[in-house]
This record gives sequence, structure tokens and C-alpha cells, in this order.
Amino acid sequence: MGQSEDCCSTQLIDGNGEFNVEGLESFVKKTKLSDCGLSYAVVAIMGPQSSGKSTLLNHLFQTSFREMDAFAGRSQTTKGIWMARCVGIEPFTLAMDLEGTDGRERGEDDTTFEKQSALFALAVADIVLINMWCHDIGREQAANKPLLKTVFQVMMRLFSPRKTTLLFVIRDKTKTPIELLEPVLREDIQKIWDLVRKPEAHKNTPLSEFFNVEVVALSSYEEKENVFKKEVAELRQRFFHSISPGGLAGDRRGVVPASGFSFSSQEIWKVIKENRDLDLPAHKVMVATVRCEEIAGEMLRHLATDERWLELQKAVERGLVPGFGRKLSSILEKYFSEYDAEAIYFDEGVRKEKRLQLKSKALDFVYSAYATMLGHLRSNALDSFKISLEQSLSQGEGFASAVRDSQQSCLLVFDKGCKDAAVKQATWDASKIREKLCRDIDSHTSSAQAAKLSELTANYKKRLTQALSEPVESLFEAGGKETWPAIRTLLKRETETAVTNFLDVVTGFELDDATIDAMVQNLKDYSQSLVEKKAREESAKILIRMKDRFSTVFSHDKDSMPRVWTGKEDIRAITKDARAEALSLLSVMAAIRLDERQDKIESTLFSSLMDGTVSVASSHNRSLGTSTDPLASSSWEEVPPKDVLLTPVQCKSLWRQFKSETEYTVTQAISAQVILQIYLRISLYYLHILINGMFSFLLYRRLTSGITTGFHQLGRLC
Ligand SMILES: Nc1nc2c(ncn2[C@@H]2O[C@H](COP(=O)(O)OP(=O)(O)OP(=O)(O)O)[C@@H](O)[C@H]2O)c(=O)[nH]1
Repeated sequence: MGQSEDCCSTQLIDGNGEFNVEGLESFVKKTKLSDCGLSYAVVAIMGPQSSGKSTLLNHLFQTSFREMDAFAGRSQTTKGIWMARCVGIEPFTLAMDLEGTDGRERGEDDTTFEKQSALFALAVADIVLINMWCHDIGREQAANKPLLKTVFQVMMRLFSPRKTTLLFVIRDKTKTPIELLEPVLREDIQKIWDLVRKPEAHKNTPLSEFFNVEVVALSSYEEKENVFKKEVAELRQRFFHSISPGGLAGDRRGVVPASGFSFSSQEIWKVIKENRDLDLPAHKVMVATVRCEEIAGEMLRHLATDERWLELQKAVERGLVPGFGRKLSSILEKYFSEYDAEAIYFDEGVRKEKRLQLKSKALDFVYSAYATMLGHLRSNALDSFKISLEQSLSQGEGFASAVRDSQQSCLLVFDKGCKDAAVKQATWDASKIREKLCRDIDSHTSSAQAAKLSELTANYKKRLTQALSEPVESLFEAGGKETWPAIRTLLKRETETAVTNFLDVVTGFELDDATIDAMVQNLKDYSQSLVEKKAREESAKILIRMKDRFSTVFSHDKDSMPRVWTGKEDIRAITKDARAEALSLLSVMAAIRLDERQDKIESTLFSSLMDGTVSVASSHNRSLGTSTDPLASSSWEEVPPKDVLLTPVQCKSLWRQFKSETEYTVTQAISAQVILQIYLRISLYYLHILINGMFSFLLYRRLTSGITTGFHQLGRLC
């Protein structure tokens, strides 16, 4: 067989039953069969060997199937199954030339190539030409009878008949008109149909249910070539638009889309070779499944290398991509539409199912880019919330309302961004990311609120420190009866001022009452503890303070003028006053008196210490082994332990130390007085001598007599 450029013929199955996959693929590619969808027809020819099948096909379809050389004698020319595109026929029509079927050269069982190829033709072709000699019509031993028997038998092995058109081509027609021949032929066909063993389900099924039977008669090509050609040309017309309603194959069923033809025919041949029955509906679904998967796989591969997608993926890694959803939707749409276009003719159920799978895989594939995009939206929204909150707060807006406004505006931007990022083919839900954003906002709000409140509290504590610290210190230094009442007044006033101002500011936080109460209490506690701390500091320095107080009082007169020890001063009384002042200081610093509770610290201290009975009482009691000393205790009556600064025992010990350390001052004063006295006496003595001398000299000069008497008188005078 030769090859023409137009018909692209190829051997589909060789004489040994091997399927030529490569040849078919190349045929499909060259002829662009895959692009035809359902718009293609398959015509096969069967008939006895050397009955002019190839000759007929070549004339009918301008193909170039190998014909027997007329001078070489009749022997088998066509081996296996050949295939070619019919030239000039619309729609795309594929012609298949089958090996002759008279069983002379092959066996007779089901596995014979004759039966296998007949079954293949019935499964694949829409129109089967049955080539037969005119003289065989009505003959009992006609060569076409075994062929028809074969066709009808294998028909039963197709689960679902395809309503194939059997076009009986009567060759070498005689003068007997076709109108007379056709009924005889149809009778022959019917007889064969009736005799064929049928499965129970088809026992009474008429032949017409399975086949359209058409008959045409042609003159002999050998004897009346021109007439033959004319008749063939007329017959050729019937193959134009053969698949349209009313055409030769107008009511065909179970067509496999052209892009699945190669795979489908390979699978059909495999099943036939394995001598299995052909379940055409199941086969159709199987072909659809494989092909739709292939198409979907191809779409996914194309998507993965799509330039627009790669660009978008890179861009979203870098940051926000405006119009992300629109861009990604358009890329996806391209491949979904391509899938739809390619898979359109395959079984609808399969096609839809595979489309869903394609969609799900494609969406899974691009999801990470979407998630990245949402990540950007979330972090940008959080940043803008933080900035907006700071700005609002710096403009003096209340904390709670600033949070509300900032949150509202940032969520608005986030929602808009999500809308922009939404991919129309997906039902991806951004609510989880939104929830995360809200959690982040809440967490930032909490920490910002805590920071602001702690800053605020610290600020008010600082103010309280400034307002209380030094005044309290100076009140303690002054230490007297009015010290604690003055401190209480100061503490109350400053705390109330701070709390009032604090409440004004904290309102903006819209906190619950319990929280506000706790914060106010915290401020109050702080101011109280501040005073207590000062008191403890002062009590730790009490000895120095007492000594200072003593020395101030001791060495200054009532006009605060430095005292000069002339000898006239009553050091005992002065010492007592100075000690009383120091003891009064000790009494002030012995306990914290922030409540107005009365105590007996001062009276106890004065009665025990100022009378000078401490050491006496102690030694006395030691000797007695009992204690009646009110200061021999570690607590003050009516003073809670937390408020005790100096216990009675500590006071007693401090007093003893104070006394011993101030004793020297007193001694010094006494000494000063004594020395001054001596000095005065000595001075007087010398003055006396001087005066005596002066008088002696005058008397010596003026009184020359009575010297002895004068001496005695002077002695008495002195
Ligand atoms: N009598 C007669 N002979 C024909 C006709 N058409 C073709 N032939 C001859 O029959 C012989 C076989 O022709 P092919 O077309 O090769 O026959 P075939 O059926 O394809 O042969 P196989 O493929 O071997 O089965 C050739 O010598 C043809 O010239 C016809 O219409 N009438």
C-alpha cells in the first residue's frame, strides 16, 4: 500500500494482532484528529478476501489502501487492519480496511483474527461496509454468510449496541434491478440473524434495534470501470455529513470523543485480544476517566509553569499584591476553561468529577500564595492598628475609644483586602485569619493598656512622692506633739488630690469599677507606705536626731542664741529640758500613727525615763527576778505590731545610749562653768594684790608713820 500526503494511512493492527500505538499517535497528530471532538466518523469495510474492498475505499475516499495487482492473481493483500483519513469528506472521516474474512487462511474459533477484527470494527466504526458479490445473494453457500454470522455473533458480545449502520455493497451487480435483489438480501440477512444464538435478554430483539441496514449495488470495476466510478461518486455523497440527523450514521450511539480515540481503540483491542466481552458503556466511562485525568494533569502542569502565575507567586512573597484575587482567578480560569473545552465530549459525570478534582488540586496548589497574601493583610492591618492607636492617644483621645476607632478602621481595610484577594473559584474562608488578627489586636491592646496604666500609676506615684516625701521628712525632723496629726492631714489631702486627678484620666480606659477601685486603693496604699517608709527611715536615725535635738536645746537659750556658760545657768534644768525634747522626739518616732488612735507611748516614756528610774528599776528588778518595768516589752499597748517603729525595749536602750553619749556635753558645760569661776577668782585675787600694792605705795609715801597699824588695817580690808 502506498501513502498519500492527504490520507495519512497507517497500519493500525498488524497481521499478528499487534496494535501500532506509535503509528496511531502519529496519525492523530498529523491529521489533528484530537481537535475534532465528536465531529468525526469511522467507516470500516469487511468482506471476503480479494473482493475489491481496498479498490472501493480508494475510489470512495481517495485513500491509497493497497490493492491487489490485477495481473498477479487473487491472494490476500490486506493483512491486519489499516486506517486512513478520507480525503475531502466532511466531517473528518476515518476509513478502516480490514483483512479479508473468508476464513481460508485463519482458524474458525472466537480467537480468530476475523472475529476479533469484526468485533473491533463494530465497537469502533459508525458505518460498516459489508462487501459482497452480487451472485452470492440468495445462495446457500454464499461467501458472505459466515461473515454476517460472525458480525451478528460478536454483536452479542457488545453490552450495548451502537446502532451501527451496515451498508451492504453489492459488487458486480447484474442486470437484475436492485429493487428485486434487496428483498432477497434482507431475507438472507434476517435468516442469519434469526439463526444466531442470542443471549436471553436479546432473544426477541429485532435486528433493527442493533443495526441500520442499507443496501447499495455497484457495477463491476473491472468490466464497467466508468460506470463503477460514477456509482462510487454517487455513493461518496452519502458520506458527507454522515453523522448529521438523517445521515448514514445519524443515529449512532456511544461515540468516543476524538481526543480519546487512540486510547479507546487501544483498550478495545486489548479487551478483544483477551477474549473478553466489551462493555461499551463502561468502556466509555473508563476512556473518559483516563482522558479527563490526562487533560486535568496537563492543565496542572501548565498552571505550575504559567508565567503569570510564577510572577504573581514571586510578587506575593515580596508583599501585598493589589488585585491578587482577580489575577489568580483569571489564571485559574484559563486552565479550567481549557479543561472544559478539551473534555467537553467525554462522559458528563466523569468530566464533572474530574473537573472538581482539577479545581481542588489547582486550588491546593495556589493556596499558599493566597495564605501569604492574607498574612500580609493581617500584619499590615495590625501595624496600622498600632500606629492609629498611638496617634489617637497622642491627640488626647480616651484609650478605649481610640482602640475602638483604630480597630474598626483596620478591620475595614483588612476586610477590603480579603475581598480583593478572594479567588472566585474558591470558597476560601478568611475568617480564621481575621480571628487571629482580632486576637493580635486584643493582645496588643491589653499590653498597651497595661503599659499606659502602669505609666499613669507611676506618674501619680511620682507626684505623690514629690508631694509627701520632703514635707513628711521635715515634719519628722520637727518631731513634736503635732507631728502625726500634721502628717495625717498632709497624707489625706495629697492622696485625695492624686486620686481625683487619676480618676479623671483613667475614665478614658472604660475599666470596670472593681479594677478602678483596685487601682485607687493601690495609690492610697502607696502614699501610706511612702509615709511609713519615711517613718522607718527616720526612726533608724533617731539616736542622731535625739542628740541633735538635745544639743540644740542644751546649747541655745530660749531666744535660740548660743549659750555662754557664765556659771549662772542652771545646767541641771537645762539638761532636763533638752532631754525632755529628745525624749519627745523618741516618742514621736516610736510608732506610726496614721489612724487617730490614742496611745500612751509618750507618757510611758516620760514616766519611765525622765524620772531617771530606768537603770534603778532594771537593776532592782534583776535582783528580784521579776519585771515591773513598762519598757521591758517588745510591744506597745494599743499599737498594732505593724505600726511599731521602736519597741519599748529599743526605746529604753536608745535612751541609755543617748544619755551616755550626751553626758559629755553636760560635763563639758559644768567644767566650763567651774573653770570660769576659778578664772574669775584668780583674777580677783590678782586684782586684789594689785590694788593692795597701789595702796601700800601711796601710804608709804603719804604716811610715814604708823606703818604697822596701817598694815593691819589693810589686811582686814582685804
Ligand atoms: N470483478 C471485480 N473485480 C474487482 C472489482 N474491484 C476490484 N477488483 C479486483 O479485485 C482484485 C482485488 O482487489 P482488492 O481491492 O485488492 O481486493 P481486497 O478485497 O482489498 O483484497 P484483500 O485485501 O486481499 O482482501 C483486484 O485485482 C481488483 O482489480 C470489482 O468491482 N469487480
